[in-house]
Amino acid sequence: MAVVGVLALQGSFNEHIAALRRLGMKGVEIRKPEQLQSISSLIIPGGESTTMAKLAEFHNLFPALREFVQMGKPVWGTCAGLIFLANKAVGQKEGGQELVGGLNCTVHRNYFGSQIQSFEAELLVPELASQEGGPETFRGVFIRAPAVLEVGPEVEVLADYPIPSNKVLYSSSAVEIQEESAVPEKKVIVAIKQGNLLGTAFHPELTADTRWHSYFLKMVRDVGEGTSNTTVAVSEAASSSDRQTKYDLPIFR
Ligand SMILES: NC(=O)CC[C@H](N)C(=O)O
Repeated sequence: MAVVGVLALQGSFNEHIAALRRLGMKGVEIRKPEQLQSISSLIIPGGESTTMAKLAEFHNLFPALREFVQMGKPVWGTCAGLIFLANKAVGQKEGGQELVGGLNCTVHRNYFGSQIQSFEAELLVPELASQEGGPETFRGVFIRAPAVLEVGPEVEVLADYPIPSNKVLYSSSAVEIQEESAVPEKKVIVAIKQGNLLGTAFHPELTADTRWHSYFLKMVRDVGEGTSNTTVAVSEAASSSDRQTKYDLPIFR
């Protein structure tokens, strides 16, 4: 059975493994560089990117992660994982943090503010819905979330989020954003794809909707390496039946 690696240093790796299980796929916890050799795709979960980067550095994972990305293997970063995959991050803690890079974009690490400014929102996801079926919207769970400020021409924008002009985003740390938030209905990018790389600023593993996971599994199948097509096909069948039976609770505002 094909397996998907999930970086398991910190953060919501268990939730990703559970989401993969709902699709009939096995997620394996990755903590050491040599373990990357036995997998053909990787999810980098959300959590706290500075802490995760320190742990990755301690385990000497950065060179192996960069090689993994450069080899064209599918990698999906959610939230802190998106920050890991960005070529550039702003709003970092003093001294910055090491990044894996690969996604030609700039992310703001805490674009939406602090932990208490976490929120949920229905996002328009036309590309996801056209590939995976289901509703045109996806419930985005944003936990002290980053956002993508700029993308290169090769980056496909899969979802953005309109920021109402009256919404005060947050305090001190990001002066450039406060200036921009004066513009009515500014949109910020919250999901992107660039070749083998996928990045979401929110947490799909915390919802019952498995479409982002099955979208990623299709990317894995398209690359083909070490992945059995049959396994993924079976998983897709599992995912559509799942979709009919599992519902998220309504969004609390
Ligand atoms: N939920 C998350 O992964 C939050 C990421 C957080 N903003 C960071 O800097 O790591």
